[in-house]
Amino acid sequence: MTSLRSAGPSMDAPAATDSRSKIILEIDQLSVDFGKLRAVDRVSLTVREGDICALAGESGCGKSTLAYSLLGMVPPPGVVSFGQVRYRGQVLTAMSSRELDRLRAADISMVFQAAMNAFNPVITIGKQVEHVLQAHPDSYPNRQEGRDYFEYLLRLVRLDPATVWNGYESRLSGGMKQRVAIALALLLRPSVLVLDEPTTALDILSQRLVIDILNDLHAALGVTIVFITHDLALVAELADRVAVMYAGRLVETGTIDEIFYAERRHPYVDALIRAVPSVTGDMAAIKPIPGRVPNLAELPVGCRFAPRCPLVQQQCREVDPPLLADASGHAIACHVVNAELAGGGSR
Ligand SMILES: Nc1ncnc2c1ncn2[C@@H]1O[C@H](COP(=O)(O)OP(=O)(O)OP(=O)(O)O)[C@@H](O)[C@H]1O
Repeated sequence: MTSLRSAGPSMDAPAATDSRSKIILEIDQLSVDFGKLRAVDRVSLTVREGDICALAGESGCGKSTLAYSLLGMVPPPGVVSFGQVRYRGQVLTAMSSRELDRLRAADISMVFQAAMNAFNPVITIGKQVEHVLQAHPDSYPNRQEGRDYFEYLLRLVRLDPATVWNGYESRLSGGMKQRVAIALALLLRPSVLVLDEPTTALDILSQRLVIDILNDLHAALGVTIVFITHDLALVAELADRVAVMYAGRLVETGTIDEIFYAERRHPYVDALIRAVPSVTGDMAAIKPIPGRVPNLAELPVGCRFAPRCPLVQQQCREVDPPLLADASGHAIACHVVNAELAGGGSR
């Protein structure tokens, strides 16, 4: 029998018994609304220093909106309607735009989904780096140290510094631009790097390279990485923790082992894993998830996954399931799975 408790912002093991690193980001009951549409609904999640954390789920489930809120950058007309995001204990959702600018320069940096289109085509990459250094004169004792650090980053992302520095973005392939964008995002030595779909627009070889590079950067710099993806194969390769979202809600969170190798998991997560060829390894075993993600403006009563769920029971169509965590912090929002676990099922 597994003892389950309500999963609050600190879903990890209690601090007194916890030898893991400090919490760096804390998302506490966060809701983000676009008019009447709630894109993120009371999501709580913690990220610890040095973690590689994946935010996973199908398109439209709220991953990007959640990631933007980590930088205080929810796009208008979106508003944080409830809850907080804290960075090292400071309430980021209450910061002024000046404080947020400072935070985004020095602490939390983001590589956007279309990062490879974000360069200015008429000036060299080196000039663009100079502009960043000029805009943040306090980041390095002198400009040369900033240039040297960028050169070091380019080597880490396996690019030739001289070619990149003097080149224009039109001379770089999509994969190279993505790697330059990652190096640029790390230029001011942030503690947290957020990446939106870091491999989506790339061919398979460039995807492999980006995964290896992110692992290298994590090892060399100790940077905390949060990345968004719909690709569970990428989650398995890169992350050590994962939070799976469905229709604006967090449905399961835990370590890779807890989610990929547990006997019981959320039926949506189970379906996502079965839908990915490189995770199952067997093309014949791939099962697309029937049905569609609900329209966030017309959500079903009860569990949002109920209309697509193979385990659905009457209770699921009436009551929204709470996210319940076991002692290690592995949390699931499913009436059926949690009743089994609480009643003696194993995890
Ligand atoms: N600027 C916006 N204005 C209005 N609605 C928005 C805006 N941005 C996002 N939304 C809505 O919020 C919901 C969540 O979108 P979001 O982009 O966060 O999901 P996602 O999981 O990241 O999807 P994708 O992988 O397709 O980007 C969607 O219903 C979307 O239509």
